Amino acid sequence: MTITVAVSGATGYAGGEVLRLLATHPHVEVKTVAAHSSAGQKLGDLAPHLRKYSHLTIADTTAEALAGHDVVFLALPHGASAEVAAQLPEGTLVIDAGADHRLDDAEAWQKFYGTDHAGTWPYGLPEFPTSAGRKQREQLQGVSRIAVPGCYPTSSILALAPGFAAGLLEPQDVVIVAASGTSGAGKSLKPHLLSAEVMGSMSPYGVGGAHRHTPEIEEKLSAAAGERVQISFTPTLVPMPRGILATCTARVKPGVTEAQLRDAWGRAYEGERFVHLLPEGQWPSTKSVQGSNHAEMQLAFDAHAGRVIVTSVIDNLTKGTAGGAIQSMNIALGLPEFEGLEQEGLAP
Ligand SMILES: NC(=O)C1=CN([C@@H]2O[C@H](COP(=O)(O)OP(=O)(O)OC[C@H]3O[C@@H](n4cnc5c(N)ncnc54)[C@H](OP(=O)(O)O)[C@@H]3O)[C@@H](O)[C@H]2O)C=CC1
Ligand SMILES: CC(=O)N[C@@H](CCC(=O)OP(=O)(O)O)C(=O)O
Repeated sequence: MTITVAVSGATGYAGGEVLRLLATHPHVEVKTVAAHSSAGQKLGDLAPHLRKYSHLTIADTTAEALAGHDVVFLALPHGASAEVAAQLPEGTLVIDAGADHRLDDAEAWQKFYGTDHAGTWPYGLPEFPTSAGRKQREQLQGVSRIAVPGCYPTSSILALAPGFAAGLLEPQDVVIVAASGTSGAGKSLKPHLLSAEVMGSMSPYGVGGAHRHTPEIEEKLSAAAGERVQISFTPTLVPMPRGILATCTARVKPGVTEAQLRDAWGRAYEGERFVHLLPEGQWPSTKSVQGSNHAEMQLAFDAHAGRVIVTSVIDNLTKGTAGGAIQSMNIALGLPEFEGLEQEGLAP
């Protein structure tokens, strides 16, 4: 079986990562790469590491250019994907790496993105424990539209959802502080991302509930908890190209023990190929998941503060975007989940 694919946003960080992973997918043939300002150039001139696709000429992103493929990946700036996606046939599997179709709540969309809400698609986070014993992958089988989560939400939701799904955590007073590598911001020039600003330094941004991933994390954790979860989320920038380390803490319900916590997380991810609770005493680091579709986490019970602390790591471009997108594609099409995703992380 050969699945024909178009990747739009192919010259960006997320689209480039989709192509890097698809190059090893046994059932995929990439027929079209598309973007915008770089249309007309050869992909190899802009992304020389993508040797398999270097001969492809970049098309402009139009419904015509993307039509006629089994699967279309959209890795475009926020707001750019909804219009083109709406023109693609129902029979095409469309996977949006951007935010346009992630949120259920149209008001929250309007508040954080400032435009009209384009609608909600199934959320591409297969291992998300939506409630005790259920996983989001059940919602992805056979679908034709998938919204890939943001990178901070991927690491934060995976870190906390087991405790909410098992009813062990208080829904208020959840605190998430996450550090991201700079590729999370995309390839376009931004003054706060000049190397002189970033190298050898670490700084927060989007502080005070202002970051647009706040409603995304709250919505999905609320779905797992079956009640409204409120979070305080602070992102920080660290001088590395890739990776997210999210430290997530929540108050535990009265009487909850450390053994119950370990058991809930252990059961949630038991048998998962890409999401791992590390053995007790091992703490995760971003390097070991770099370039891979794995998420790793560890938890501790701080009895003094009455809180669970979960630290999780992902590669923002792999599990946090392109890997999650391809894993979701595999599920939607009935392929083995791991195809194209067998890369291990790095060491040292
Ligand atoms: N970077 C990350 O870690 C993550 C990114 N995402 C999401 O993925 C999407 C892409 O992000 P990222 O790769 O970082 O961004 P980049 O800025 O690196 O790339 C953007 C891509 O979109 C193309 N593009 C820009 N404007 C338009 C337009 N109007 N119409 C069509 N194509 C356009 C660009 O093409 P050209 O250069 O030819 O103009 C380029 O290929 C975003 O929605 C982002 O939020 C999600 C999770 C993580
Ligand atoms: C370091 C950095 O700037 N990260 C990005 C998040 C990247 C991501 O997940 O993207 P989307 O939700 O935009 O798809 C940010 O904070 O805006």
